[in-house]
Amino acid sequence: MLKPPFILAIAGGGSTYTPGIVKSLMVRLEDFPLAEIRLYDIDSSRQDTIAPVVEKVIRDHSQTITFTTTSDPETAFRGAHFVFAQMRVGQYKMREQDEKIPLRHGVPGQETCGPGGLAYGLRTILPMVELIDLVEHYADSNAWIVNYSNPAAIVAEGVRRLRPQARVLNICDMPVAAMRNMGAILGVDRHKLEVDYFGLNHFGWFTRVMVDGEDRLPELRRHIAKFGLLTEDAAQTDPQHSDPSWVKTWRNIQPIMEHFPEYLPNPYLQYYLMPNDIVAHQRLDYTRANEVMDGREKKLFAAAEEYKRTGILPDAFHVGVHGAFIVDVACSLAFDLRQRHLVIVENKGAIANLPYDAMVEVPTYITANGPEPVRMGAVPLFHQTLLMQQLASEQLLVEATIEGSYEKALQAFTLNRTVPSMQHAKAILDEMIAANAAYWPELKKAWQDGEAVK
Ligand SMILES: NC(=O)c1ccc[n+]([C@@H]2O[C@H](COP(=O)([O-])OP(=O)(O)OC[C@H]3O[C@@H](n4cnc5c(N)ncnc54)[C@H](O)[C@@H]3O)[C@@H](O)[C@H]2O)c1
Ligand SMILES: O=P(O)(O)OC[C@H]1O[C@H](O[C@H]2[C@H](O)[C@@H](O)[C@@H](O)O[C@@H]2CO)[C@H](O)[C@@H](O)[C@@H]1O
Ligand SMILES: [Mn+2]
Repeated sequence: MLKPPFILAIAGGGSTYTPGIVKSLMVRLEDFPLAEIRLYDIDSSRQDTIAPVVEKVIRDHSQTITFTTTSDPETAFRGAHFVFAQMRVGQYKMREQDEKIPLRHGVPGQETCGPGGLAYGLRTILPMVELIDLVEHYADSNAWIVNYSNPAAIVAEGVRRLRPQARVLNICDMPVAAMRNMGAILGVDRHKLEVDYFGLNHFGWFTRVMVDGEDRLPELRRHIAKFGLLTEDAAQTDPQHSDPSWVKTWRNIQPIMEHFPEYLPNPYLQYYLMPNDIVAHQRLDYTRANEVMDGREKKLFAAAEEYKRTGILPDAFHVGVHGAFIVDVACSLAFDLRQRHLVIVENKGAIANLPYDAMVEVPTYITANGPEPVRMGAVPLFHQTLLMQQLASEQLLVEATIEGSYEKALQAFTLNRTVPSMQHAKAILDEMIAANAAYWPELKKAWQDGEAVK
């Protein structure tokens, strides 16, 4: 087992989430003792802008933790016990392209869903593998990488194919954010909820919401029928979620459950089940990337500037379930706590009628050796079919990345439920190839004019 106090490296140190995660670590130092925090980023100027804020958060709680910022992998990972990964390959400028290119073709523009998610996957799989290799080379041989880097479903599948033995745990804060909202609606602390859930990342359903042995899903259904998965004070629980796009996302649980009331969907199913409505409400000139750059990012940079000028750190970053969840997961890995958390894991029969090796999102018990999935049984035909189509789209995207195959990328885009036709898929893919020239592996055509390319 890994011995505390731990050396933790954060890859994507310049992320807007870094101060919030570090704050979560600081309030949990007794549970997760730390000797060092190292920020690692390929964009040292972005990381250096944020670093003084992070250092201040640390120093408000500890004078002994060593703090380092670096773009050198050896300095970052030498002897590390944990690496939290939160890289955005291509940064917000490429997120903007991921959202705007599909939207120009009448297809939802989103960070991790639809063509945007596939494009982000093509950018991220190989850098993620590179990170794994660096960590394996320099870090403690039992080190864990806990990965938030999106698109988590595709990254998880890429890692399973390319580095099957790696100690990487892929996680997403969306289920726990949904549970926070459920708890607020039910008047119960989210930690008191025990949920059953099946699916892929950003593509799944809650089937039971247990509190003290009672399933409270019927009560949630009644609330959702009026308000969606949102309380009136949601903006206070998570300021980010007062942004119009997030309010709409949580409210859209209502129409989905109006049609399919049995299970409570992951909010991102809105992009697959009601793409026309999404497109009608998205703006070509101002997508979520713009909202984030003008909101979360701007606020953090302004706070860093003010701190530099005045020595006073404004309350400018969000400490919510995002930071709390990654620390919970790390504690369970570090001390073999066997806590029950929803994470992304190889299926191994947990969802009986999905492939054994699919990377699914289900409840797991997190041990020092990784997550043990809980059996969710067989899922209904409707959900199984939706899942199989999405899984195929994501798996083909991974194969396209590994093989450099244009045809497989086109198949991945065509199979995605957000994309209405092969012509849409091709037009979007071709524009994305041009936009991602600096990031994607080269995609070669095996066939041209009906003939195999020699
Ligand atoms: N899994 C989840 O549920 C979840 C939740 C929230 C955010 N995220 C993800 O967390 C990441 C960070 O989000 P953000 O909005 O703060 O982005 P951000 O752009 O503010 O930060 C990401 C950082 O990653 C750095 N980076 C890019 N490529 C890198 C590489 N190869 N090695 C090291 N660093 C690299 C960038 O320079 C940037 O500083 C994104 O991938 C986002 O999608 C995931
Ligand atoms: O549009 P963004 O950058 O604000 O968010 C995209 C991410 O959305 C989800 O994470 C939410 C989470 O649900 C919420 O509770 C809070 O912690 O904020 C997060 C960021 O908004 C999703 O799970 C991520 O994968 C997305 O990257
Ligand atoms: Mn997520």
